Amino acid sequence: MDDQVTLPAPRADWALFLDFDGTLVDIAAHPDAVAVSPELHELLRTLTQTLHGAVAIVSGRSLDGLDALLNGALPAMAGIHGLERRDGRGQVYRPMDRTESFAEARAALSAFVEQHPGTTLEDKGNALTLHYRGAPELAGEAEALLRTQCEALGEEFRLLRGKQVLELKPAGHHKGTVVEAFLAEAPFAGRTPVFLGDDVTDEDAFAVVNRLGGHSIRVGTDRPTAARYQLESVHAALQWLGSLSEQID
Ligand SMILES: O=P(O)(O)OC[C@H]1O[C@H](O[C@H]2O[C@H](CO)[C@@H](O)[C@H](O)[C@H]2O)[C@H](O)[C@@H](O)[C@@H]1O
Repeated sequence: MDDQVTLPAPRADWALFLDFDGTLVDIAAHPDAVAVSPELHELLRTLTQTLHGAVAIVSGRSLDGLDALLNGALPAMAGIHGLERRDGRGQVYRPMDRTESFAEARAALSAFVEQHPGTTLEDKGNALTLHYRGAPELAGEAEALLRTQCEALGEEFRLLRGKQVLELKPAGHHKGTVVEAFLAEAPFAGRTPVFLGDDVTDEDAFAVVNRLGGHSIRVGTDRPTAARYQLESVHAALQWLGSLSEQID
């Protein structure tokens, strides 16, 4: 992994894919507590202009959750770790609604959260997310619960781990598959993919971008990664992104 000094020289033919939490905004105590500044909205608009629309957010949050935070600043976005996607023209792609499949897991997780202060359930409909940032000592118990629920759901579902968070979602889509879906169509097709992310679920996208000859950039330096470059922090990522348009013009 190279360091920040040797980040790739920005080019007008890039397709830029950006993770959200831990990449564009600092991690906060609660999902609703992240600070999204007007400057971030402006940055996303400027990058989208510079790269002729080839900018997408690729997040674990839902599309609705992202829109609420970003005021629709970007048309192209992927939510729930690649499960749902909105393309550059605003067309939304969602797989079959599995909300009902989660009924039992939803009840079990709700009961857990009620009994364990400091934990939160984020219900995304097609995925269930259990946060334990407010009670990190419950990591083991939470993991055991989610494992049991995932086994009960069967092979069509997966358990994902993130930053003090565990998530149940349908299998078959991840951040790598959704980057490939964007790259198959305008305005992303034919461009060099560049992915910025911080979390374990971003590793799927790093692997795809590396295979396609693009640039993978990890935000954070605290664990091994397949990313070829690194930026130290959200602050460093925002500074670098802020300099791209000037460097490309
Ligand atoms: O793929 P991302 O955009 O990085 O989304 C991953 C998860 O991010 C959110 O949870 C994380 O950020 C929260 C706010 O800073 C923090 O409280 C939590 O501990 C982190 O795990 C989001 O709430 C999840 O839905 C996303 O899957």
